[in-house]
Amino acid sequence: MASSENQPERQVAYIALGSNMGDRDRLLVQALNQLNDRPDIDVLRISGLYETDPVGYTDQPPFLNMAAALSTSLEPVELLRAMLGIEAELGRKRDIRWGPRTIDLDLLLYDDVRMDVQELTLPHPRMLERAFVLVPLRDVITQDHELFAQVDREARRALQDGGEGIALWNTINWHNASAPLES
Ligand SMILES: Nc1ncnc2c1ncn2[C@@H]1O[C@H](COP(=O)(O)OP(=O)(O)OP(=O)(O)O)[C@@H](O)[C@H]1O
Ligand SMILES: Nc1nc2c(c(=O)[nH]1)N=C(CO)CN2
Repeated sequence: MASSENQPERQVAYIALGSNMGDRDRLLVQALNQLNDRPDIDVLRISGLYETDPVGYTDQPPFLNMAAALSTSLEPVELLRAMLGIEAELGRKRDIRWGPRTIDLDLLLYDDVRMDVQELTLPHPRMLERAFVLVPLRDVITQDHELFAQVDREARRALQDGGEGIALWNTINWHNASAPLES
């Protein structure tokens, strides 16, 4: 869709970043700079940096994790491909599932788009199970009430589907000393 000035409309997207190989904080900054250097992506806000124990495949070094809010004129799959291109440039190799990586970029949310194609599922299907995603994400969405409500709705939906999303989400909000959401 084009705006009145014929510029492509921009949407807000939220991404998670992780690194547990090499110069981790430098790699995260490089990934953010490479995103922001593109004319079709602006980095709007970034979370703090969190050092986290590995989840899933545990025999690997600790991660640095963070999250960022972007504005972009790219469609969701185009944005994912831009992210995968930056992973490749920064030396990401894919061997062990959930194994060590120089840089991992996951697309968590793209506006309120829900989609499930082979290349891309939105919202990210495992985001609500992962404190290493939700805690940094909370940093960048706390001021955004609409988005906060969107993640809350996703957590409730996950609970209905038998997941434990809302328990983790409530715990995180509790630990951050704000009122937990009603279940
Ligand atoms: N929301 C999404 N964000 C990022 N990749 C996605 C998403 N949905 C589907 N994918 C697909 O998943 C593929 C594998 O991604 P990746 O190697 O980063 O997985 P992983 O980080 O090892 O595990 P996880 O998907 O559990 O985070 C990507 O090539 C991409 O096509
Ligand atoms: N702590 C932590 N653990 C992980 C991470 C990550 O970014 N942080 N990424 C994984 C693959 O998506 C698997 N395990």
